[in-house]
Amino acid sequence: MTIVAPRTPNLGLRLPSDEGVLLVHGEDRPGLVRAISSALSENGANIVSLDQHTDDPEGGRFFQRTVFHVNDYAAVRPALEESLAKLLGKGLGLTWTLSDRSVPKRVAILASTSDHCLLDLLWRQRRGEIAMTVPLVIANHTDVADDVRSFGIPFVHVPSGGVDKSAAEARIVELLKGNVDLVVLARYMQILSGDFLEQIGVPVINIHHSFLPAFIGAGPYRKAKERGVKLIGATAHYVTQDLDEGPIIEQDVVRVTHSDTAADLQRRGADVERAVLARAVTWHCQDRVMRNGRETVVF
Ligand SMILES: Nc1nc2c(c(=O)[nH]1)N[C@@H](CN(C=O)c1ccc(C(=O)N[C@@H](CCC(=O)O)C(=O)O)cc1)CN2
Repeated sequence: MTIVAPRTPNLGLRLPSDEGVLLVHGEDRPGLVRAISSALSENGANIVSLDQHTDDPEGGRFFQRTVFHVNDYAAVRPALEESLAKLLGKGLGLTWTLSDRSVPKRVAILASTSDHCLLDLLWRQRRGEIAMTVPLVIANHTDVADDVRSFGIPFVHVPSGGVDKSAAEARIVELLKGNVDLVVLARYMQILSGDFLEQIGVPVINIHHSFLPAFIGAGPYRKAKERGVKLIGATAHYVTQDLDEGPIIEQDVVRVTHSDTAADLQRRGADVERAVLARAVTWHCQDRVMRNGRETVVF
């Protein structure tokens, strides 16, 4: 008798139609909320939700996320963009981006040998929990190839190339440039060059397996055991040239005890890594995260 394992129920990604997200940031001053609201309403857009933050009421930086509904958004969008460019860009010197909530983000995932964070993201995507598509997975080892392909997702093996990583990075840029909106490092264990980050041209999110700023770099669970910590954690952050120093998006921790070995820490930490990375990627794909220097604003 053939037992067919039930597929993971696909909750179905429900992406709202005719809804957009407007992200605005810049030098704070009175009247910005009104100006943004006017620009939207003058183009027939109805505000669904609005979150705003100023990092210094006496003259800091202004951040706002506005979700709006407008009939036939695709047709209205060019005029709305022209209006926003005139008012927000030229007029007020603000930086803004407009997105369409019906269009999932294209997310490439890079991995090495660990599968827990990678497969967790693929599983959540298949269930419709994250507003993203995954056009391909790239890894510098082949351990995860079969699992990735079982999701119907292309897998490309790009060996790291040892000391000179430039050829490997060039291959990854060739595969990704212009084809993705976000790159996620799901325990990808290669340090990326500044040139790569510049060429790829989209945000890169990494999951570091420690509660940063503790234990930057390789082997954080070994370092944590040696230090005798009572908490271990995971940190999802945007990737910059400076290793594990990028703006933090999400973190979490779990208690450990003297009886936990380094292997126990790694096993228990894996659950935290998966949850933290999933939240960070979900929020980024919902356009909830804005960078403010070395930190992030998460609406
Ligand atoms: N430019 C950046 N690249 C990467 C970052 C980052 O923040 N900025 N995060 C790392 C992920 N990471 C920890 O989370 C990490 C990965 C790899 C290493 C490391 O020492 N790698 C060695 C090779 C190790 C191996 O081959 O197994 C190396 O690259 O020489 C430290 C930390 C991902 N990249």
